Amino acid sequence: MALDGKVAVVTGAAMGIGKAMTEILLQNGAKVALLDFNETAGKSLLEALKKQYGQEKTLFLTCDIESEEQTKAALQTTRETFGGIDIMCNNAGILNESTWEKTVSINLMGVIRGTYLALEHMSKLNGGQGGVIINTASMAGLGPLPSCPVYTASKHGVVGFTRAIAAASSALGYGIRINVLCPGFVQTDLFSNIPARLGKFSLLADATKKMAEKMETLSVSEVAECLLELVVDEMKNGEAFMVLPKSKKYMTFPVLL
Ligand SMILES: NC(=O)C1=CN([C@@H]2O[C@H](COP(=O)(O)OP(=O)(O)OC[C@H]3O[C@@H](n4cnc5c(N)ncnc54)[C@H](O)[C@@H]3O)[C@@H](O)[C@H]2O)C=CC1
Ligand SMILES: CCCCC/C=C\C=C\C(=O)C/C=C\C/C=C\CCCC(=O)O
Repeated sequence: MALDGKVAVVTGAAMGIGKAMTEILLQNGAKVALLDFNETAGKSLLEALKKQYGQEKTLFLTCDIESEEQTKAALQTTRETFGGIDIMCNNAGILNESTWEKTVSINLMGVIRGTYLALEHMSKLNGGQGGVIINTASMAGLGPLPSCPVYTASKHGVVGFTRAIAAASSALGYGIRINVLCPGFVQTDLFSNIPARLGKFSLLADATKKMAEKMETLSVSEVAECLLELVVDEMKNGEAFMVLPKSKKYMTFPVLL
């Protein structure tokens, strides 16, 4: 898919990986609606992006993806402003093993909500133009991160949901490719200040830190490059793309049928 003139939505766009996704989409000619519940960071980023890419290329919408009403309204406003939605990046996520229900609600339910609401605008069965949806999981969606069992569960959920909805999209003719990104450790706020968010698993913080040192960390722009690959490559549907500092790999899974 060529990005010039296409319309993208990025959740969790104000900081970290979402910010880098927003930037790479803009650099390649897309218009981007930035959704985030951090209004201060979102508006400040919007101001900078408007200076760099022009007034008409971006939009910031305060949106908590836990809220069906806010997410629905944000996608509607994006469509009314830019004329449609071609690319949906369900990226917002948290890591907090103490408030574990919220971790599931944002990381898994938020991705499902964002996908279903985007399909209403994008699916060819609803008169949409088709397009591509990219969900952000983690390498913890492919294997266990012992200090973060609920985060791990939420990310395994994102991988499973994405692969199944991608197969459904293909079988039902939605005209939408749906893929999932699975990065290792990335230098962002989520990665820093972690021990306080591990709850009863804080004793495993040192072991996790050692794991991160051994695996080495990614920059946000390395992850954004992989997002771009999944967006532009028309052959990619239902893929789980593992991203590590020295290797990238499309995962293979057991064939069940
Ligand atoms: N940093 C890392 O090591 C890795 C992160 N990931 C995933 O990447 C995604 C982005 O994470 P980072 O950029 O690292 O985190 P971050 O904390 O730097 O940025 C997350 C952004 O999402 C927003 N956000 C959080 N909850 C939200 C909600 N309910 N509604 C709207 N916006 C919300 C925050 O305000 C923030 O702007 C997450 O899904 C995370 O699980 C995956 C692998 C590794
Ligand atoms: C296959 C094994 C799973 C490996 C998971 C790898 C990376 C996942 C990263 C994330 O999704 C989230 C980022 C941080 C994890 C949590 C703790 C890091 C603690 C670092 C520290 O204490 O300094």
